[in-house]
Amino acid sequence: MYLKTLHLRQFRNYREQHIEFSAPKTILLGDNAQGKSNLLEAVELLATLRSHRALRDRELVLDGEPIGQITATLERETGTADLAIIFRNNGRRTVSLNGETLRRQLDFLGVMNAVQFSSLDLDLVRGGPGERRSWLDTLLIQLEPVYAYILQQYNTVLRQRNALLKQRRRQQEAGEPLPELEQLAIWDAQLAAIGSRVIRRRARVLDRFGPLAQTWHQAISSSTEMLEIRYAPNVPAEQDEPLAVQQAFLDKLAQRTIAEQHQGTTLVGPHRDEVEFTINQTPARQYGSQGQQRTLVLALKLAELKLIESVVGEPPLLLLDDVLAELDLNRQNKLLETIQDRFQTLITTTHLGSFDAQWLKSSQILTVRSGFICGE
Ligand SMILES: Nc1ncnc2c1ncn2[C@@H]1O[C@H](COP(=O)(O)OP(=O)(O)OP(=O)(O)O)[C@@H](O)[C@H]1O
Repeated sequence: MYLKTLHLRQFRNYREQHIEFSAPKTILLGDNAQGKSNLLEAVELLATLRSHRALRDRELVLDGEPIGQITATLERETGTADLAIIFRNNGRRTVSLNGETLRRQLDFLGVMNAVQFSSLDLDLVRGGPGERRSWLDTLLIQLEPVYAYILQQYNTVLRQRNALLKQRRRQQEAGEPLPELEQLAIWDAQLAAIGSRVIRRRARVLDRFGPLAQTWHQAISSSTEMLEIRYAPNVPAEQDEPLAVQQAFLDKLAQRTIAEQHQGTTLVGPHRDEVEFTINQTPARQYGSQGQQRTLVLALKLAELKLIESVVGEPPLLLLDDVLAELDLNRQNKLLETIQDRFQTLITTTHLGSFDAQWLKSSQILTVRSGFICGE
């Protein structure tokens, strides 16, 4: 797939900017805090409706304005698609496809695919389990857009169940009589039903993803380092069978009833899952240097590209936010060999020094300065 044009209106620090992409590789050149990452974020939003940087839509809208907008034209093998997202300070979004407003955001997902790689991705190795869950969820949404809906449902039920547990704890502390457990049992059933869909999908995608990442990791590290990715669900999912996973979920909820009532929060479910990366059987977090951790993250990103390509049937875009210069030559070459001209790539950098001359020749170079972009 190929992103032909991108138009940003009152998005982040862009008031009004139109960009035409004229080569498979685009280098966005500029000093810090000029708007390079903001542009990649716009593309990430078009692909996933999620931003790995913004907590609220208010942050995405140009300061002082009520709404912001991203529009884009994407070429796919199946035809051209016009995409648009409107963000509002109050958090309400409108998405449209080919000029038609979509009732379900779900129908927007899956039109465009992108893999994002920034220095923040090192947190995949070094950070907490939440980082890895969020990474896995973003990947799943692109492979299977309905997952976005499942996840949203799960989070809604989780919030409601937590509110009920909190209320019970308050009543208990105040010495008030506690309502019957029936209401909680209804939430338990829903949590287990939806939660098991989350768990099974996460398990399945990691089954496919693991071997791909392992192969890439071996190729990049050119050594005997063996990467293993293990899904460690909070509710054990030994078999990919809906009822079995649901039952395991309910059993664990029953075991943790007292602890949950005591803490006033849900302790069981995929919101507590972990994805473990180990290299030669040692947790990657404890394994060696930043360089080795970068190799791991690069292997993950290459595996994401390949998995999305094989599932979707077209190469996704690759967004490289300030990472190329951080990779040594060997790793850079591995990445560039893979990308070639097949994966449209947007790269941000503060200087062109670290780029291969051949690369520069075949790339479109855009300069970013305070929310304005000009070609060179
Ligand atoms: N909602 C907003 N309204 C106006 N300006 C914004 C908004 N959000 C972010 N900015 C501005 O955007 C700039 C940051 O841009 P960006 O994160 O894209 O930097 P960058 O060019 O990628 O540089 P770096 O290399 O530091 O990441 C900052 O000047 C910030 O003040």
